[in-house]
Amino acid sequence: MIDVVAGIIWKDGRILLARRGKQKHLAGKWEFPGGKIELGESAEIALERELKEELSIQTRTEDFFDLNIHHYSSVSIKLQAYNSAYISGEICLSDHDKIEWVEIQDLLKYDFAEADIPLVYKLMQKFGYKDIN
Ligand SMILES: Nc1nc2c([nH]c(=O)n2[C@H]2C[C@H](O)[C@@H](COP(=O)(O)OP(=O)(O)OP(=O)(O)O)O2)c(=O)[nH]1
Repeated sequence: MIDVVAGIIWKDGRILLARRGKQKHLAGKWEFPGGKIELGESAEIALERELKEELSIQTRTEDFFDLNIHHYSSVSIKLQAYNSAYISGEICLSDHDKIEWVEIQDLLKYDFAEADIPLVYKLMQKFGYKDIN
């Protein structure tokens, strides 16, 4: 089981989604950016580090949102999602090939990594989009 942290990064009422690049596991799938937590590292610090490394942005990890354990055929992951505030920096892509700032009601238009789907539904429900299935 690998520990992964992902950021629900907010700016101006929209959330940052990123599409995994061609050489990555789950290439082409959309995700909340983040990465693997290193040994001895807190989830909060890991998230800020990964977002700086992968997107070149400074963020501040805020509250824990939810976690989901998911078993892919090749690996099992424990995905922890945190709300995160965008602070500064121009996004510069390295591991992803596309990003979008998305409104909550548009989240289901994106082909998410499977582990993210329960988190997406929970997020939509939290903001009042209750009639989704
Ligand atoms: N970052 C991130 N990874 C996710 C999400 N959903 C999901 O299934 N994953 C999976 C994909 C990968 O198998 C694993 C995280 O790997 P990663 O490739 O983002 O992490 P990393 O940058 O630390 O890894 P590496 O390529 O440097 O080895 O979790 C998500 O929303 N965000």
